[in-house]
Amino acid sequence: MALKAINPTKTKAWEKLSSHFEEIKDVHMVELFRKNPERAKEMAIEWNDFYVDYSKNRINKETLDLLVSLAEELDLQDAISKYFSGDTINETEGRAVLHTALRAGKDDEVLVDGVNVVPEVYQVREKISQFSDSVINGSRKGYTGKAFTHVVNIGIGGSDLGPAMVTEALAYYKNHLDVRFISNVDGDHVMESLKGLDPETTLFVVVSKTFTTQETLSNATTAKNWFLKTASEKDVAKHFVAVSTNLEKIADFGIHADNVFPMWDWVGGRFSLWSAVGLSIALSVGYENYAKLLDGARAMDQHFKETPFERNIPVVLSLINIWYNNFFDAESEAIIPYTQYLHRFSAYLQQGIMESNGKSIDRNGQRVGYQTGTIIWGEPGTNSQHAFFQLIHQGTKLIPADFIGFTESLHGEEDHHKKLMSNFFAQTEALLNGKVEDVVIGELKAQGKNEEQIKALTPFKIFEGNKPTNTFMIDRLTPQSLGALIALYEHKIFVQGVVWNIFSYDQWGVELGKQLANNILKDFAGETTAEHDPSTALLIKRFMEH
Ligand SMILES: O=P(O)(O)OC[C@H]1O[C@H](O)[C@H](O)[C@@H](O)[C@@H]1O
Repeated sequence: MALKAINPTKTKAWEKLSSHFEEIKDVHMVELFRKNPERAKEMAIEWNDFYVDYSKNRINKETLDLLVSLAEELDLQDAISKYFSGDTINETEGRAVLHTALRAGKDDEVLVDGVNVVPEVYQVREKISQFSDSVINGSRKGYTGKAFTHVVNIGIGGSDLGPAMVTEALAYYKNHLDVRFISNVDGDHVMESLKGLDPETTLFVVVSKTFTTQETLSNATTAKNWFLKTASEKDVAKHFVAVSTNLEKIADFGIHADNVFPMWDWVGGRFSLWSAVGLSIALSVGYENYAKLLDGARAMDQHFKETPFERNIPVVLSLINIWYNNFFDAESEAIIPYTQYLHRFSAYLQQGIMESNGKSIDRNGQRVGYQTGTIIWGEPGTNSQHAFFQLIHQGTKLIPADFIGFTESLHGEEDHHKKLMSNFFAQTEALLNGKVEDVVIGELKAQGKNEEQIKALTPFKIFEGNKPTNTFMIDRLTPQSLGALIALYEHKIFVQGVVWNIFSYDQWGVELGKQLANNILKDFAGETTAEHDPSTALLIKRFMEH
């Protein structure tokens, strides 16, 4: 059954939120904390090893109640049960959306067209386990009988970002294999990545859900040609494996059927790291850690499915963000992890969130009259503090930010960790409180500035504060906590798509550029078929004349 298609702005809750917004929009959070001494405790959710503080937001209890009633009026509960039970909620592509089935328990049942898919999922998991074990322990060998030392993942979009982000995030848990990622069709990227590799000890994992993606097929062909400079065609079977739904195309490429890891069309590319797309993760950190990643995600799935909305982390965070996006007109969200291990996390979420909710047609096929998907960006703290935090603190835009920190560091460098975390807390504190005029003047006086200097400098040194943040405090960066964190954002995407009445699981917006690029390739080959605008035509001409 389809998701209900209700315009959120026509609900009673939206109307109430609109008038509530007029009352609260200029209230400073400092005032909200002053009025309610229990606020910090009341606006926090403790779950497993997560503590999520959302008290530093421009909301009060009434805001949250109204946002929850918006979710209820839009029948979010019904949508959640359709999401988990395999309904065709990706309507424009006629598919179910079941990345959650990839991390289901062995005895769970998830039906797609009447067939329980969990046993198939576990068959593939078994294959991933055996394969990764044999590569890691060296029993599987390359064409000259040597164990593998390097793995090259060739994929793009969801077939790259998820595994690349997770292998970086779990670098602490990794084994001796050097795992690299080739994504861009840029030949310089390919050649740079192949540099220094030995074909005898390099394993290529070609990942493409469709196995039609230009970048991946070109890069895999280049890698194969590079390999064939020293090896022969029959050796390809030992060094190339593929992950895809398109078994026919894999065979055309010359990859042996035994080396194919299947996936399913009910797994969206940007949600696919839980499938065999995560093979490079299992190779990098071992199957056991890979399974723990999935366990962590499953735990978050249960929390999301079973917890009342007002205590439900993905629901609360989604709704608060809708509040900023649709009432405060905030356009972006910053994701700031305080661990270098998560340095690819916001890049990963850019695809997840922006490809999912960057839509302007609602589920009735009408243009929406309100804002949908946010712009996602971010870098790890403390680096980002020294780069773009100026704009968050004193710029003209409202930028809600998620701060993700860990109580323990992995290497146990206590002194570093205290410095890191002091920055973590200090930033959200500064964003909340700001710095008022009196304090600025006091500081300038203490520095010995004269009256005139104080007058001139004061406006520049004031911080308004009242900048919203969510603080995630997680015990430790483990495969489980990472799995839960990723699943949290996946569910946030889902909730927002439901509320905005859009289809979150297709991505038609990436097609046009692909089509035009193919036309331009024909121009390069002298088989011009397409007309170009004058600017593009001139640029192409200059390129071709070079
Ligand atoms: O895995 P593939 O079929 O090669 O697709 C790779 C990527 O390409 C597309 O352009 C989509 O927008 C992405 O969602 C997808 O992850």
